[in-house]
Amino acid sequence: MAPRKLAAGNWKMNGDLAALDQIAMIGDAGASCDVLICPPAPLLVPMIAGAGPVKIGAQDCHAEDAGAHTGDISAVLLRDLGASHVIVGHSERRADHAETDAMVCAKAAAAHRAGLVAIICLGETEAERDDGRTLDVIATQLAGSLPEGATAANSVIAYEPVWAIGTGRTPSLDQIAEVHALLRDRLVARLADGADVALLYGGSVKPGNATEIFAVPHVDGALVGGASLKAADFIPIIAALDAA
Ligand SMILES: O=C(CO)COP(=O)(O)O
Repeated sequence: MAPRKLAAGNWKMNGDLAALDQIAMIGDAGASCDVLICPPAPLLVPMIAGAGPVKIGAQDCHAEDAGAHTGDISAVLLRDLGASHVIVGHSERRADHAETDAMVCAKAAAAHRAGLVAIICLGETEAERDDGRTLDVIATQLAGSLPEGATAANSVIAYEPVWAIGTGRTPSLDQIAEVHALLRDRLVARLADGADVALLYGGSVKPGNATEIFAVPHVDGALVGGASLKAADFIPIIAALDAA
């Protein structure tokens, strides 16, 4: 087996009911790789209803299956609604909500219990890269964020350098290759099927740079923010992944 290719869109706190037609256009494009959109939570139900071949996922879940947690959403409910994936540990949640590796690990475990694929996000800050600590930071985040019981079927790892998100800046292809090789090594060492875990790159992926990024060894897809909001931008990225 090889990792399944995945083109994933993270809409963050963007999109509305009118954006449902973007999903239909993305579905109509007829990709052979897996295509996933993660809209804001209130859009999950109408999007799942109209998703066609596009998979729909959430941007976060709680670590517990149910309980007194006002405003939070359980992985169990997400699965019940028809979501297939949930992003955990995005750097915006690590920063805005002080999420630690241990919290991200607990959320990923909740996703697995519920039958969701957890997309576990990792990434260094610009200061960490400037200090030469990128590989240490990524290895530590992976070790702390990947729960027991993770497999290639229930887990995807997304490498998203914090300084590349929404900035139009991307690492060099060698820098992406170095981190993805480290992730692959660590996953193979830890999981029986670590060679088959899909590894996504995220951070300013656009139609213009997707082809070269997808040619990097151990890049099995992308987690796309801004360029996933419009089908006209996301469809060429999906096509680049199909062609890789
Ligand atoms: O954070 C991201 C996806 O989760 C990347 O966002 P951009 O593609 O907008 O840089």
